[in-house]
This record gives sequence, C-alpha cells and structure tokens, in this order.
Amino acid sequence: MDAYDIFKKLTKGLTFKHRVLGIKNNEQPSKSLEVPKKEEIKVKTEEFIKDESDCSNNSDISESEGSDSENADIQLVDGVIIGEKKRKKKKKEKTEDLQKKLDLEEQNRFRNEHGIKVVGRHVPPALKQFSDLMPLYNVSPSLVDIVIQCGYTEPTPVQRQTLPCMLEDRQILACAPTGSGKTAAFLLPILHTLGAPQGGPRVLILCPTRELAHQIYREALRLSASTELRCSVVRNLKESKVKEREATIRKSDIVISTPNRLCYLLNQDNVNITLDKVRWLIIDEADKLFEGSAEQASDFRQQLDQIMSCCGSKQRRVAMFSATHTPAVAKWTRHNLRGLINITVGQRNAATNLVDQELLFCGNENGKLVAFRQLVQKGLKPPVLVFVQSKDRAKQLFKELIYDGINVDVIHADRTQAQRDNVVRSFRVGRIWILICTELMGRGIDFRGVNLVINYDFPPSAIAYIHRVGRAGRAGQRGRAITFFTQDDVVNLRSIASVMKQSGCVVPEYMLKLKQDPNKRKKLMKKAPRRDKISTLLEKPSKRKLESDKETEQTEKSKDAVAVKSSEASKLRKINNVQRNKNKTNQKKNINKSNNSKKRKKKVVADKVKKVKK
Ligand SMILES: Nc1ncnc2c1ncn2[C@@H]1O[C@H](COP(=O)(O)OP(=O)(O)OP(=O)(O)O)[C@@H](O)[C@H]1O
Repeated sequence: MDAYDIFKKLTKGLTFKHRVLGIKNNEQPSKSLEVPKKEEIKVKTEEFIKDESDCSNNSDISESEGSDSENADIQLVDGVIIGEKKRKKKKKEKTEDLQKKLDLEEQNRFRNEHGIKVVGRHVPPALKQFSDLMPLYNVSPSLVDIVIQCGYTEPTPVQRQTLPCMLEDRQILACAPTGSGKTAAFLLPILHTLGAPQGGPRVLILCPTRELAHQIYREALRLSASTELRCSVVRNLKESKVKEREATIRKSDIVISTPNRLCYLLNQDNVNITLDKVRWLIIDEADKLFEGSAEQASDFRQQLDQIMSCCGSKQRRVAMFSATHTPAVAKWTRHNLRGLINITVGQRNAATNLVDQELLFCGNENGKLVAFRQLVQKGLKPPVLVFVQSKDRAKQLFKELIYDGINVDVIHADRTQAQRDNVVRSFRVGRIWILICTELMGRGIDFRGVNLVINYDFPPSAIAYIHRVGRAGRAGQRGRAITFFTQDDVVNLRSIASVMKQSGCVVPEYMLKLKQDPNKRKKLMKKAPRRDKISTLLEKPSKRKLESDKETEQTEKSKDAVAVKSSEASKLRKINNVQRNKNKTNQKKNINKSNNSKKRKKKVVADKVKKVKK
C-alpha cells in the first residue's frame, strides 16, 4: 500500500473545506471529493502537516490572526469540526488570561487608591466591602452584622488587604498607621477560622503590655459577641493563682498575653498547658518586642522560639502587626515565615497624617512648666495625654499640676495593677481630663477621641514619637500633638522634624539640616537624658516627711546637746588643763622657791658656821 492508498483510506467520507487542500475561501468547495492526482496529493499532504505544526507552535499568533487557525479545521460529514474544540479552549484560555490581567490591573488601581502596597506571591485581591466576606470567604452573616453594629461601615485599608490574606491562610507582616484598625484586621479572620468553640487555645495573641492585652481582649469580646468562643488574658501570676490561670487557658479558644507572662506560665513545673492546637500566632506591636539592646531583643526571641516550639501544629500560621517597621522584624519574618506577604499601608515609619504636629522650644525645664501652664490657661480640649520620660518625672509633674486644680491623674509602672486599671477606666469615661503617662502608654492604647498629645519630654526616637502622637487622630478623627524641646534635645530633633515633614506638617528648614551625632543618639536610645526636677513649688511637706523631719530634728537636738555637752566638757578640760599647767608651774615655782630658800638657808648656816670658826 503506497501513500496514495493510505490517504484514500484515511479521507474516505470526508469533505475538505476552505483552503485545507489549496481550495481558496471564495472557491466553491466540491460537494463530492474529487480525487486528485497522486503527485498533487503528496505535495498537498505535506503542506497540511506543515500548516498544522505552525498552528500548534504559535497558537497565540494564529488565534489572534484568525485565518491560519481556520486552516486546521477539518469538518466531518455530520458537521463536527476537528480542532475547533482545541481552538475554543485556547480562545477561552486567552480570554481568561486577558481577564486576569484586567483584574490584576483593577486590583492594583484599587490598592493604590487606598495606599496599600503588597509584596508576595499570589496575593489575594483587596476587600471592597465587609459584606463581600460572605460570598467570597463564606464568613457568617452574624459576624458581618456585628462588624457593622460596631460602626465599621467600611474596611480600613489595612483591613481590606489583611482580611483576604488571613482568610486564605497566608502568613503576613502588616505595617499600617496608628489607629487604622489593625486589631480588627486580625481578630475578624481568626474569629471566622475558629468557628465553634472547642477549648484548648487555638489562637495566641502576643503584645508588649498588659494594658494592650486587655484592650485586645475587650475588642475580641465585642467582635465575638455572636459566637460562643472563649477568650482570656493571662493576668497577674501570683503563685496561688497559677492553677486557676492554667484552667482558664485550657478552656479558652483565644489567649492574649505578654510573652513574659506566657513563658513564665509555660515554665512552671506544676502547669500543663498544651499549645499544639494553635492555628494562629498573632504578634501585635511586633517591632516593640524585637526592639532594644541585643540582650533584650534576644530575650524576646528566645521566648518566641519557646512559644513557637510549643505551637507544634503544622497548620500554625504567624501574622505580625505594627505601625512601624524595623529591619529586625523584616529579617526574622524573611527567615521564618514561608509564603509571606508584606502589606504596607501609606508611607513606612510615618506619623499619621490625621494629627497636626507642632514643636515648641521651651529653653529649659522651667520653661516647659511655664509653657504647659500657658496652654492650660489658653484652654485645653480634653482628653489630653502628656508623655514624660520616666516614672519619677511623671510623679513630679503630677505633684505640680494637682495643686493647679487641674483634673489630672498619672499612670506608671510603680502604680498597682488596680490603680492602673482604674486610671485607664476613668480616662476612658472622661472622669480624668489630663493623663500623665510614660512610654507604657505609648503603644497600641486606643483612647477614643484624644484631642491632644503633649510630649512634655522629648521622645527618645522617631519610632517612639510616631507611636506617641498616634494616640490622637484615631479611627479617622483628627488630633493635635505638641512636642516641647530644650537645648538638650537637639540631638534627636532632626529625625523627629523629618517625620513631621513626611506627614505634611510645617517644620523650619534649619531643623532638617541639623547635624546628628549617631553616638549621642544611640546613648539616648539606651538611657533618657538627665533633666532638672519638675518643680516650681515650695514643697508642702507630707505627713511622713513631717514625721521624719521631727525625727531628724530630735536627733539634731540630741546631737546638739551632745555637742554642747562635749564642748562644755572640752572647755572644762581646757580650764582644767590650764589649771593643771598653772599648778604645775606654781609647783615648780614653789619647788624652785623652796630650793632657793633652802639654798639661801644653807648659805646662811654656812656663813654662821664660818663666823663661829673665826
Ligand atoms: N473599619 C473601621 N471603621 C471605623 N472604625 C474602626 C474600624 N476598624 C477599627 N476601628 C476603630 O479604630 C480605632 C483604632 O483601632 P486599633 O486600636 O485597632 O488601631 P491600631 O491600628 O491597632 O493602632 P495602633 O497602631 O496605635 O495600635 C478603634 O477605636 C477601632 O474601634
């Protein structure tokens, strides 16, 4: 059988259309197959094979041009066209690709509109509405309702991107301005993921302070109101309470803690807490936990290592959040989190643009107090937060202002837990108008409607500044921040002026050109500068001081008495000595006198004896 016979057999019953065998479009296709001559068929078969291979190699080009692909069509007698299926599939793929590209462009445009930047593979599209969570991620309507009831009408930028990522089980490092709703951004996806309560922690949330842990707890309670999920904070760990805490944690679905407290609890011999069900480990204010000297940071890393090793589940995911970004966190996430997505909202390490920021030169410490009193006289709109660099200075400023009749209170690490809770509560409800605080309150704390932040003491770094001023201007509301500075603060002035400029505030040009001494700045980061005591009052002595003064007075008196006595004694001693010396000289004189008289007597006797002899 030669090629002609094979061709005949293969094409039996087929009708060739268009130009497959050299028939042009405008030519009438033959109704019945006219068998061409042997040589003609050989050449035309080769052409057909060539056409087909061309078609498969350049599918995109042939499809877009149209006519070439049509060359590959072979219509069976009953109307089925061989190759059309493939072409349709390719066309579908092509339109899908095009749609994907358009979608991607649209997503990027949407992200740009909201200042969202993402880095990572296959990043899910940003969320447009909270209600989209139901069809896209099967989030329960009751959870979405709660969100709306909280007054969250539309997602904030960080929520738009974080929610889809976490709902698709992706590990993230999210950096978004202060007060932009990061708490809800991680709570909502975990509440959805947890579903029904099971007991045994499945979500761990770590944050740097106890106050912040309580705040997250309150927000978690609010958002989980429609669920049966249990949430707890690792509280004060008195020895007597350890077992109680253990039991609470075992029953909880969500556990919130500072890393210290959690590790302390995990290291107790008589405590048995298993974290192997943990699905999500959330680290809030991540850069704060990684901050500080090498030892401090490594302390946290060791704790983190311990906690992560206890969370043995293969499905465990990590999500980190902060308003500021540091290389230490970025490095750690790069090395430890697979498939990471970096989400940044707005400019990195910039203060929120909702706060109008000012710098005020006060000359010296006294100048600061004068400036503060002038601000009060002009009229402050409470609530106001005042930051100082240490608890001692917080106490000093409180003492000053309390006599001015201002509705003021103070919070620092020396106050008891109950006092701290009480102060926070009073400030939240408006019983306290001005709250003096230390760096303790600098991060994460959300006091709604803080109108003014006063940096009474200059912040130790630009990062601390960003977080402090971020206590105002939250959840879309505007605020104001005033930063006092003296000659001693010039070291850090440029970096803070730059942050202010970046967020659109006016700063004098010379400040941006100041020379910076990196050694001095490092020193300041480690230790706050020495400042004169905050005081213009003649100190009103306290009862305790009065008592101690009395005591010292008495001891002084007795000392005086002793001193008097001793001086009298010394006088007496002196008199005695003088007397004794006098006596001695008298005695000597007397002795001399008697000796002389004896001598004289002897001479008289000798003279008499001489006379008698004569
Ligand atoms: N979608 C939303 N719409 C309106 N308000 C919101 C929304 N999400 C959160 N909030 C509110 O915004 C405020 C700030 O939220 P949150 O404390 O989570 O900010 P944050 O980004 O964690 O700030 P920080 O960096 O200072 O810790 C809260 O009072 C919260 O109730």
